[in-house]
Amino acid sequence: MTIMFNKPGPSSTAVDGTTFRIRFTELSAGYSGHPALHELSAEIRPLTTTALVGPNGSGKSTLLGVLAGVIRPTGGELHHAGGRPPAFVPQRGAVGDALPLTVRQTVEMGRWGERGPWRRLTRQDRAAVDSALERLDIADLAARQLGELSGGQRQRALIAQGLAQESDLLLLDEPTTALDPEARERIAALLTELVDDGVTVVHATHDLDAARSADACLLLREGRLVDQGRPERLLTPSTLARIWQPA
Ligand SMILES: Nc1ncnc2c1ncn2[C@@H]1O[C@H](COP(=O)(O)OP(=O)(O)OP(=O)(O)O)[C@@H](O)[C@H]1O
Repeated sequence: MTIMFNKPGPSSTAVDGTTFRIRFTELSAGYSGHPALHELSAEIRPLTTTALVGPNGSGKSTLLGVLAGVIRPTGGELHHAGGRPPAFVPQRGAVGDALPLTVRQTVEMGRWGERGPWRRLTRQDRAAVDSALERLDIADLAARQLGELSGGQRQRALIAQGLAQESDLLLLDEPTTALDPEARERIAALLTELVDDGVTVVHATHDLDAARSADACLLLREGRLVDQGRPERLLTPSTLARIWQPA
């Protein structure tokens, strides 16, 4: 198994000639000897949105975890071309409900990678936090305790924490789950805007509208990559029926 990170640099195809932000070849991963991903090969192009689509248990979260570097592959190759360490927004978030954290403090944790948990935030850190709060439309919730928010508000706080990291690679696990239709549309639009800002976005989703607005989809079933390409080609009723039908 090989994991490679090129030295940091711009991830745009036009600038450095790289045609991928992430490339993986025959990538396998699992939990305590139980395989969850079987020899997946694909490329994530820079400055695109990619949706990971598949039924429950098909391996979407595991693949995101491997791409984020929090799950170690058991085989294959994973290559990150340039860029900063990825910002990863997992499904439930690393922040427990019981912790007495405000929304702002939660988003500020996104700056710990730059600053460490104990150093004072700089003006630049605070600007990144303010911008993330505003982009997720939760600036008015900044002083509220995370534990007293609705599921959708909390989810937006965790996405804001990911944005505050200002990475060029954002990995999101079901970012639109628990959101109402208006918030869902807003997040889908935000993901597209982020690409214009120089970010490559990969998100796992059950929201087919969000998947349809992605540039590319990876279709997973039972830990295998069954197809990949443009959503309009992949997300047809017959393909979706094939993916979701019982084995
Ligand atoms: N922490 C874990 N320990 C053991 N097995 C796990 C763990 N997390 C996931 N799995 C198993 O790995 C497989 C892939 O799970 P994964 O969570 O990646 O799927 P998913 O496509 O993200 O599912 P969902 O849509 O329900 O979130 C499943 O068989 C699951 O039971």
